[in-house]
Amino acid sequence: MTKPAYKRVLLKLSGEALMGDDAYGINRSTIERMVADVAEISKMGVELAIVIGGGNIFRGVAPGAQGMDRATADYMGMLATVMNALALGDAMRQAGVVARVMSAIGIEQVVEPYVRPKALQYLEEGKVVIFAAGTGNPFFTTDTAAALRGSEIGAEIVLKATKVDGVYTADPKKDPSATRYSTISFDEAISRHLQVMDATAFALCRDQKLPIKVFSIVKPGALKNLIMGGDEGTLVHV
Ligand SMILES: Nc1ncnc2c1ncn2[C@@H]1O[C@H](COP(=O)(O)OP(=O)(O)O)[C@@H](O)[C@H]1O
Ligand SMILES: O=c1ccn([C@@H]2O[C@H](COP(=O)(O)OP(=O)(O)O)[C@@H](O)[C@H]2O)c(=O)[nH]1
Repeated sequence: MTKPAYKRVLLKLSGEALMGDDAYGINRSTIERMVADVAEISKMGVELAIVIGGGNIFRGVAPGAQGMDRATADYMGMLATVMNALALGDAMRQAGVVARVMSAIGIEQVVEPYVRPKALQYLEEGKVVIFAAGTGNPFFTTDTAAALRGSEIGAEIVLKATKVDGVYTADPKKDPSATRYSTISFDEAISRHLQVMDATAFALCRDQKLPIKVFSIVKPGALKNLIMGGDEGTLVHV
């Protein structure tokens, strides 16, 4: 068997993707499939940290948050990521994967706080670390949290698993003539205002020279293929 292309990765899982075909919340078969994919690569010895989103439950910029104080709405969004992280951690436990949830906001009775050396220790022990509550700050996204935590833990790459299979010339959901890039530089992604990730996340990864792979969360085997160095999704590079 060939060796994985990476030793340590940061996987960003979209909250919205956890809905599967449901209208909101967490779809059981979707989460189980994700966990099976994660279990497979964890067992190959790849050190894996996960940042989970919250868009399936609450988004600070959602219509439901209209009229709310933005920071309050964002804290609700962060709490939504904590719920997803707990669900993901438990699904991992059921699948025989040892996972630890760490939160960026203090909520000690529920999950342990994020402490960087502790997270590094878990990774070295082969445990999957799930980062909850994004960056812990309003006005940010979990994509930025992925860039931040990826930088902090010395990940070789940020893997953004999302509903589309890469970065397109325009939003493929709105423009059917959009074409997919196989690679694109951070500068180009930022200057073209490509919305697949927010500019803060792109800029942080660019400055830290941390590449990003955008790939499909729905395509079976995509995560394993790219971990093995296969051609998958779009590479965003310096
Ligand atoms: N240039 C683009 N290339 C790919 N996807 C894009 C682009 N512009 C906008 N999008 C949209 O961005 C979405 C992914 O970003 P986001 O909604 O933040 O996902 P996530 O929930 O995974 O964080 C895709 O579903 C896609 O419709
Ligand atoms: O560092 C962060 C991360 C998330 N959020 C809030 O949490 C919500 C859910 O996160 P996100 O939209 O990134 O989730 P995803 O797109 O992955 O479902 C966001 O809309 C924000 O309101 C925040 O305020 N700060």
